[in-house]
Amino acid sequence: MNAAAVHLPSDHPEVRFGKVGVLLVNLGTPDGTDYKSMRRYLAEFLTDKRVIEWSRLFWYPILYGIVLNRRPQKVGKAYESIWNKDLDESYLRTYTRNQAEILAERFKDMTHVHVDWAMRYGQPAIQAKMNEMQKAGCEKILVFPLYPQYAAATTATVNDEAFKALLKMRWQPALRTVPRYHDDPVYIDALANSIEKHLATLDWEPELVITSYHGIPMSYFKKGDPYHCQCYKTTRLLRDRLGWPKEKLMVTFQSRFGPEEWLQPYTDKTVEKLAKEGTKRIAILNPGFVSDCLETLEEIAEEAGEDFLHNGGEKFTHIPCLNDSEDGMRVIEHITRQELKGWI
Ligand SMILES: C=CC1=C(C)c2cc3[nH]c(cc4nc(cc5[nH]c(cc1n2)c(C)c5CCC(=O)O)C(CCC(=O)O)=C4C)c(C)c3C=C
Ligand SMILES: [Fe+2]
Ligand SMILES: [Fe+2]
Repeated sequence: MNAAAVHLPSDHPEVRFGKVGVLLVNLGTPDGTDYKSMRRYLAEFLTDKRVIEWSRLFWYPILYGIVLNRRPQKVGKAYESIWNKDLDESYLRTYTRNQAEILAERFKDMTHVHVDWAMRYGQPAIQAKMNEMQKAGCEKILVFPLYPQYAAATTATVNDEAFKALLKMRWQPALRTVPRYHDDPVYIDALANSIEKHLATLDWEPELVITSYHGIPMSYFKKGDPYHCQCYKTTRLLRDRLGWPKEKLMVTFQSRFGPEEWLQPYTDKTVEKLAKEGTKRIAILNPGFVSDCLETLEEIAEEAGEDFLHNGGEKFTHIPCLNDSEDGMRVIEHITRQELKGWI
């Protein structure tokens, strides 16, 4: 039957439908390590109210007067030391793209499932990817913020941005967001495997292993952010899975920013104290980071390692994040399938 016969206008627009989108989202990354790229990235990041909760009246003069003049240069240098030179991009970008490509391959039999990736800050932007998915016919979209432990500064800001994209859409897709998965047995098992595999490559054994999580200001915790408890639970379950005593696996918090008190114990201070008090061999892993990035490769693998050795430690190793490894992809695929139930 032609359009005229059912009284459809002959210029009826093409509207695609019937697909399900999966959007993996990580934090973000600058386009380059130069001053301009770093400044653009940090400006977008540090004007996010979910990240810096201070009043704009107080924060913007500090941000535009001091932070954005000095920090881009300093952080740009740090990025240079961990840049993926082969692809001229950060590893966070490389791993996030790889994760999406591998996940897409695992859904290749379901041709109606469309997998893609985005960054909360920088490119590719969440809103652009959501628009692309909607135009491609995704009536349902699962947004997957790649953070095992929920924090308003990370998970919520990704979700905010995804929901913002719907504001301008005529035919809005249904939206689901992946919740925290800090205690998921597949995630805990993948972390345990990564530790066991890494330690088996060493000719020494650490006296203790530190699980170092990105910190948040104490004030965010006091307002009810569940992040702290979820970090501790991940480590407790990991310890149970490994069959280790309490003292062998500890929790610390890294990457403080600004003058406020953040969650304690601090990673840098703990590493220094351990070395000074006579601990000779440690390992650090970052269970809260799905992919290696500045905060794991530079702050932990480079800086914390140097601090430990400089203060009397003898052996240090950084256990890589799950990244696009088989263990890591098992977690991403498992969580995706679990959250897509009823949709595929
Ligand atoms: C008040 C500021 C910040 C909060 C709160 C915060 C929470 C938070 N961040 C991550 C994960 C990452 N953060 C990364 C870099 C980074 N974080 C902040 C500030 C806060 N983070 C800044 C200013 C920066 C940029 C670098 C710097 O200037 O020091 C990254 C790395 C990104 C990369 O490209 O490599 C990640 C990942 C979590 C999980 C979290 C709360 C739980
Ligand atoms: Fe951060
Ligand atoms: Fe807690």
